[in-house]
Amino acid sequence: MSRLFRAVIMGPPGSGKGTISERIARGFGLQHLSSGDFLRENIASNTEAGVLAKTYIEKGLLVPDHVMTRLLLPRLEEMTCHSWLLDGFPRTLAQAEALNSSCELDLVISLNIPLETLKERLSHRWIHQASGRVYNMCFNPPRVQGVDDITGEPLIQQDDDKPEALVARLRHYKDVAKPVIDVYKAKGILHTFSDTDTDRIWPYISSLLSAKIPTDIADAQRASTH
Ligand SMILES: Nc1ncnc2c1ncn2[C@@H]1O[C@H](COP(=O)(O)OP(=O)(O)OP(=O)(O)O)[C@@H](O)[C@H]1O
Ligand SMILES: Nc1nc2c(ncn2[C@H]2C[C@H](O)[C@@H](COP(=O)(O)OP(=O)(O)O)O2)c(=O)[nH]1
Repeated sequence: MSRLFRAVIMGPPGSGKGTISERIARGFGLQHLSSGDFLRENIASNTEAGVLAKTYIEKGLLVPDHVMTRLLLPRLEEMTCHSWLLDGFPRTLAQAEALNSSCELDLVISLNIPLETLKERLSHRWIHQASGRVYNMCFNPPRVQGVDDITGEPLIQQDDDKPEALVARLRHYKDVAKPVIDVYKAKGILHTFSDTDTDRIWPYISSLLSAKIPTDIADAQRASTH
């Protein structure tokens, strides 16, 4: 069995994690696991962890580390035969330490995007809540405004995507993400990208992954996901 590839993508709300994760999953066959989507699935299926997580998310708080790791690490154990890309986890040092004790990461991508760009992007972000599909009226609009391309169900804008909520979320993100970034910088696996345009960042990320992911793994993953 060829060695598997383990990566994490980090960045503040609106930085393009979801957008870039989709492109990485499509182009390199890595399984994309978004902590936010995984929580929404647990909330939708009313699991014990989902019910508990909902009480925090509804207040705009992070889900406590022990709940998050207890939920996510078993999910990663189910993916031992896949190369994967984690999006939205780890967010805190405790989560990073829990992850590092259960597996060795190959690469961490950190997106460093200006506040004004984040504000602009999130003011145009529309989401199909049930699937987590993300649209942007300026970047990737739905075929019909306000309606999900696949289900035809209405799209919503998240309250905490509003500019007044973003500054607080950004400050909180920076506070909790900094020690995590420092850990991965010290491990020599952190790659930071700064730009206002995802399409300008993408070629650099794509060539980094092409260099880092051995071709036998990429080919095997693409074959297994088609
Ligand atoms: N690793 C995590 N640790 C704790 N809470 C989390 C984690 N990942 C997600 N959550 C909770 O789930 C919510 C939704 O997560 P999701 O990633 O979808 O959106 P977000 O982080 O709020 O914003 P964005 O996706 O724009 O970065 C978060 O606001 C947070 O409350
Ligand atoms: N205008 C513009 N919008 C972009 C760009 N990259 C991503 N977006 C959109 C897609 C989303 O609606 C929003 C945030 O992107 P996202 O992928 O949801 O970010 P994240 O919250 O997962 O980190 O901005 C980009 O380069 N330009």
